[in-house]
Amino acid sequence: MTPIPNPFKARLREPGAQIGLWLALADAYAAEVCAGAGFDWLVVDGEHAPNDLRSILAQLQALAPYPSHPVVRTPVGETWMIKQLLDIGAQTLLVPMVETPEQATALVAATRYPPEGVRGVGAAIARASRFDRQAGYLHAAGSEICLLVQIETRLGLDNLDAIAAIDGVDGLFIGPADLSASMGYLDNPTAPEVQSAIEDALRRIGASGKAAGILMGDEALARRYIELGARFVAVGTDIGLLSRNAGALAARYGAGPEAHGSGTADTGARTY
Ligand SMILES: O=C(O)C(=O)C[C@H](O)[C@@H](O)CO
Repeated sequence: MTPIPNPFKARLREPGAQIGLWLALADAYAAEVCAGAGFDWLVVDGEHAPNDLRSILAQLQALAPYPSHPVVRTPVGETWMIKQLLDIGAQTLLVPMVETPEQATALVAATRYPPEGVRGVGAAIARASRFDRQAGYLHAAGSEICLLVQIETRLGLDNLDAIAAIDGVDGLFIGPADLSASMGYLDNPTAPEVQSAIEDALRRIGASGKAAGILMGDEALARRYIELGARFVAVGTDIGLLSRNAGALAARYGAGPEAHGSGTADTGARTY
């Protein structure tokens, strides 16, 4: 029985890339605007955006009528956070800073009810089960949960093959910003050494049979990763779109942060 199907998880097993957008504005109204744009998936970012459980819930509710699938990024990979996010109806989780197979195994356990895992049983009062109106939820929920783990440190890269081999890990996502920092190239994710590590990681993930994902706002690089077999690729962020477009409009009229002495445009290598 499939209580509430997860189309994103199903599509990860099919050929082709799913194209996503990062939501960091932490706002349901803005999330709904982005949902209307037609991306395959949208990340509700609980790690670096000013979200809490209620703001994430509001965004899940705003996105519900749209085909764009919500992927919720946890602040860290804690069992109790995962329980709360699953109960409010997140089906696809992205967990940052996963470095060992032991950590990945514990994350899988957090997403499954006993005896397979350790997820607490509260579905009777949860949105996930449509407030107990979804027959069979407890027995079938696990198979529709999609667990994506972020590989973004040297240690994570070293353990990539072992992490990919864990049952219940559906996808491995490369974080270029953190990976470049971990490799000694802070703010330089386009450094050749970092790019070569990313390409190698994408190939290894593909060979493992799991789905590879990444965030990359540089279009040429994003297309290169898709060519290499990346299956879920976020190609920008809501903040980046708003900030760049607002800046460009202001600049066309001679305005902008420099004119007011309130900052300068960042000219660093941008990957989002
Ligand atoms: O390391 C990365 O890259 C990511 O994990 C994504 C970033 O956190 C994203 O928010 C842009 O900085």
